[in-house]
Amino acid sequence: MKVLMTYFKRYRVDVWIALLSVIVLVFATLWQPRLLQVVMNAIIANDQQTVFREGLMLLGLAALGIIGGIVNTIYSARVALGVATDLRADLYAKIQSFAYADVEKFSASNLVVRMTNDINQVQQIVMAGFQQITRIPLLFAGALILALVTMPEQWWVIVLMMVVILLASWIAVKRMTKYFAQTQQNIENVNTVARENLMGIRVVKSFVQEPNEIKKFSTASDALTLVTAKIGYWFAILMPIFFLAANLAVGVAVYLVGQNITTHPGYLAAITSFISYLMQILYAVINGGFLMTFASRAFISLGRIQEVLTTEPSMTYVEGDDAPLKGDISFEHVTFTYPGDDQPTLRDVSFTAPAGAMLGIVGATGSGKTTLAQLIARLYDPDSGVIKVGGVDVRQIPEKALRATVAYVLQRSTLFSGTISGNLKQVSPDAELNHMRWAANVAQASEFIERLPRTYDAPVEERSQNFSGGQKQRLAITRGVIANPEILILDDATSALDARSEKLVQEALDRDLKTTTTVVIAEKIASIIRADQILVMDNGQISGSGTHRDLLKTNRIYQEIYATQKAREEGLK
Ligand SMILES: Nc1ncnc2c1ncn2[C@@H]1O[C@H](COP(=O)(O)OP(=O)(O)OP(=O)(O)O)[C@@H](O)[C@H]1O
Repeated sequence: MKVLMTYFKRYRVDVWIALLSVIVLVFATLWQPRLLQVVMNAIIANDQQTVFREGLMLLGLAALGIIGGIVNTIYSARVALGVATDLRADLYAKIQSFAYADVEKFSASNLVVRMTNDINQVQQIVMAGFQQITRIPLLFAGALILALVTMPEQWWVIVLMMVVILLASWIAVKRMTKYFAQTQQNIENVNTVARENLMGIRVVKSFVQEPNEIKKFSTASDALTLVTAKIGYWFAILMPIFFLAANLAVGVAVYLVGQNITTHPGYLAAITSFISYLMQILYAVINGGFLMTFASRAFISLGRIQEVLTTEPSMTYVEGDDAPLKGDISFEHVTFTYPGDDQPTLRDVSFTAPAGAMLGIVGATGSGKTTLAQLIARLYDPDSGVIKVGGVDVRQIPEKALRATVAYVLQRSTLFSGTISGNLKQVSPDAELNHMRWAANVAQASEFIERLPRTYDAPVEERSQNFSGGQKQRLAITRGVIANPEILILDDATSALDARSEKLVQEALDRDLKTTTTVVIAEKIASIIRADQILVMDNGQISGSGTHRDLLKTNRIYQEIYATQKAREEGLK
């Protein structure tokens, strides 16, 4: 709740108007039965003048109520929308400040649910809160007092109705709070399954996994349906109980009044307004109950939002000069364990690569090649040891300087929806067409880009699905080289390119990015055969390093990889 207060302060005027308009609305609502009673008494006494005068006042009061209601709704909505927008923006900014490991810890789909569904819950409760939070107690207290003033001898009818209603509410709210928490979790599960399925739709289709996927989705969806239905059952039971209690109270009151109507004719008008007040008490209690259950659900959401807002990024950067550093890399006894793992993925890794060199990394799948590259880009920090870029410990390099120094191209890089030039300008905002052409030439992408109807302004659809695997990789390499980085990491980034294109990319890199250190991670030895230095990774350690010739003589693992690949190639001939 405290977290919301800081947001409410930004909408102080709207908050006050929303709260004050409720008072007008409640006054109009409470006074109407009273006036009605006067009008009815005047009708019984055949006093036309009073009927007309009080009838007009009744109309005026109704109009006042309507205006109060409209103003309240508008200003409550303004506060709710404003708070939700600000919360969403702060949440998004916080997530942007997270280290890669923090995003992995929460999981992307979990963060999406917090930014959408949880924020929605908070928006709705703020809206309902400003409409009801002052209205319910005022209406309840006002209606109770006026009911007692109208027919004091019927006090016990009100108490009886309240006891039944509160007892039923207490039992229901206790159950429903548990189900609300489960609902959030189940929504997240449905999102995760749907997201995984849709992101990997090609795999699903090619392995004919649709029936399995449908089953997985149905299980998650059924679980969500079940808890939602349970909440629905409780509401379904609760409402008739409330109305039954109210109608019984009305019935008893009418019966008792009926006994004495001949001796007290004024009771006829009084019972009408007494019933109205009973209904207003019921309305206040029902809405109060709704607000409470709704609030318990929204507070769970608020807690989840607050958890993100109060999480400090696990990695911070020093402030300082944004200028890029030189491209030499050194690892000194680096050991690294992924968060949550108990065994290190990299163990005592040491090597140096001078600026402008080509460093190749090979090794079996899972040997730690990508992990090593991620540490150069400081996506994670090591448990022990030091990683230096341009002779400086990466932990002492300001974020912008590090990003300007190191460009990281993945095998499956994400291109953002928009245009090709938009993607390139994200890295190099001032890039002119000529510069884009240069980068695309290096990446062997210019040929296909120039053939597109809108060339560099060609659209990139969501998940870049309008490009082939090879085209995506070329675009990702173009984006990697456009800012002329001092270190370019190609993590299996040419796997979808044919051998000739891959060779042309490497020649262009040699020619056009002479001072850039290129780190090439590859399955195929052919991709790194020309490297100045090759690291052979084995189970998180460097088993050997040197040129292709050196390693062929000295490193058993390298010899095996080479022999296997050569045999495969010869088998293909
Ligand atoms: N985010 C992560 N959290 C926990 N463990 C991870 C994570 N990423 C990778 N690993 C584990 O670390 C080990 C090394 O993975 P890494 O991706 O560095 O290997 P690799 O040599 O690049 O493999 P490949 O050639 O298949 O891409 C693997 O056992 C992998 O399961």
